[in-house]
Amino acid sequence: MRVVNAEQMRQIEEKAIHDYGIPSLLLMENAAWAVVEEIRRCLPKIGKEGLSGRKAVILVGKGNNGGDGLAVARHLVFQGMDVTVLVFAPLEELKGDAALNLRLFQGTMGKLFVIKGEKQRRLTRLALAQADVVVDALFGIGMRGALPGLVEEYVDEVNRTPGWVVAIDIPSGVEANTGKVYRTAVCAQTTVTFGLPKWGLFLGEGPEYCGRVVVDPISIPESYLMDEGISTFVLMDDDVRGLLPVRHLKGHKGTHGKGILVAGSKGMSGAAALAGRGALRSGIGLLQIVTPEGIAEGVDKSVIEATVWSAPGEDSLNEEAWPVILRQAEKAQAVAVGPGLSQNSQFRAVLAEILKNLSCPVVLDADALNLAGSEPSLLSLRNGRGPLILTPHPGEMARLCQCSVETIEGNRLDMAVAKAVEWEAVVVLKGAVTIIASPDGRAFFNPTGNPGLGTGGTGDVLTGSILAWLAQGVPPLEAACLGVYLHGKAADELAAEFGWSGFTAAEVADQLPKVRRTIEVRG
Ligand SMILES: NC(=O)C1=CN([C@@H]2O[C@H](COP(=O)(O)OP(=O)(O)OC[C@H]3O[C@@H](n4cnc5c(N)ncnc54)[C@H](O)[C@@H]3O)[C@@H](O)[C@H]2O)[C@@H](O)CC1
Ligand SMILES: [K+]
Repeated sequence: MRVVNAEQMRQIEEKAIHDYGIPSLLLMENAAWAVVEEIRRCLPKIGKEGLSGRKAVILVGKGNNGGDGLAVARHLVFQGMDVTVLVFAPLEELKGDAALNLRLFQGTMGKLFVIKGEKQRRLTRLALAQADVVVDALFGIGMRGALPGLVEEYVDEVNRTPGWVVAIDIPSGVEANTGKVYRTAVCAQTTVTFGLPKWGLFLGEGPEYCGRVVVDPISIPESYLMDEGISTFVLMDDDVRGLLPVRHLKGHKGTHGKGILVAGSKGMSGAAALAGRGALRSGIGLLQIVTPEGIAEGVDKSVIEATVWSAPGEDSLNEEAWPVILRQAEKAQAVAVGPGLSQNSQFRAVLAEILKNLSCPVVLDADALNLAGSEPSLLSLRNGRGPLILTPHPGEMARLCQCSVETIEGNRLDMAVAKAVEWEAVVVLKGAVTIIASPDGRAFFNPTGNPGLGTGGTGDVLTGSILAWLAQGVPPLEAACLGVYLHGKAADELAAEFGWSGFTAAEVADQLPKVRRTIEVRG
């Protein structure tokens, strides 16, 4: 599914209204109805069936987001709810569809307060404390900067209420284009967003505030939502299913792809083992691990399904490892370099040879990225030689870009896309929402995964998994998307059982076939 910034959403909305002729009021009504449906679905989660007799507080701003909220409020009154609307602007400032929805609400039995200061705040505090549902219709995609002071104080109270918080379009206080939160924002359990999801739901602090995201097309024509000019996407089961390689009845290990993993050093043989496990659990036909002679026996024993080639270097690979890698890589469909290699500068020459000479897709991770980070011009050796996939976390990306981690984190989407184009590489910028950027300028947000992945070895598993998809013939961008999505989904499967901590990288690898199967079967 495509993901848009505020300007792109406005253009689509304009087209729907002016080119297609859908009245804006109809869009607002559909938006409101989508929110009401979501509230109906949410209530059982707090042990309440049905809307009748329940209490709702709707926080309303002066823009169209507030108009949506007023239409929701009207519907909730009609459904028998006890509704209190709090408007954070003089009523005369509401215009157009929002003003019409204000009038319609004023014709119902619902209560309405205009919040001007402390007096109204005291009067309405009880309603907020007793609300089963709080609807945030303060600001939508029109908000820039920090919330006004009075709203801020209220938002802090909303974030303490026991009620279920539903944000309309985007939680108020989260900037639609950046996900930036200046001081505070509404922390929603659910966000119902209209047309297409907004960048801010995946960037900055947005993911921490939006809860579950529900997307409703509100009757905007499908063809407008599929606009070819939009180059940002969020991965979903349906997209990923189509990327899975088909297995033929007569397939064998030779047809399921051969991949070379260059990994491991003394004290970090586990990285080679975990990347190997990630590759095997992703269905690779033949895995060959090239690792230093000092640890080769140990790696051999821990990944019994792989062939292990011991290459020169006692504790870590040195420049003489290149002929061993070249010999194996000539018959392989993909090569991954980096997990646990250590930052031995002697390996720099090998990395340069790999980048210059191998025409199959090459994945660089961990210590290979650190080496490249100390000499970013290394990456240009790859230009035109063959596909390149980089899997940096923000620290590695900062070293590669010679800037601070804060610069990377504050500009994740822009940096990932710019560097993918510059390096002619698929860039997998890891994080709570990993971004996969393509050299053609497209970018994909990954919605799967959870903080449980923040444990040693999970990155190695991901590298192994991407290697396996490449070896099975999946093109570079798609292999990266498939690897990242399934890796996160495997962690989500484990989180359903264990919560957000305590599962291991090896367990993530072991869940991979199951999540792949779930996606296949649902198709
Ligand atoms: N995308 C669509 O197709 C549709 C969008 N609709 C709704 O319309 C919303 C956008 O409406 P608007 O453009 O009116 O924008 P908002 O409702 O987000 O409000 C913008 C208003 O807030 C002010 N403002 C911005 N930042 C501020 C700040 N930091 N402090 C104080 N005031 C600030 C602006 O000057 C403007 O008056 C969407 O988010 C959505 O909820 C729906 O009505 C249905 C259709
Ligand atoms: K909102």
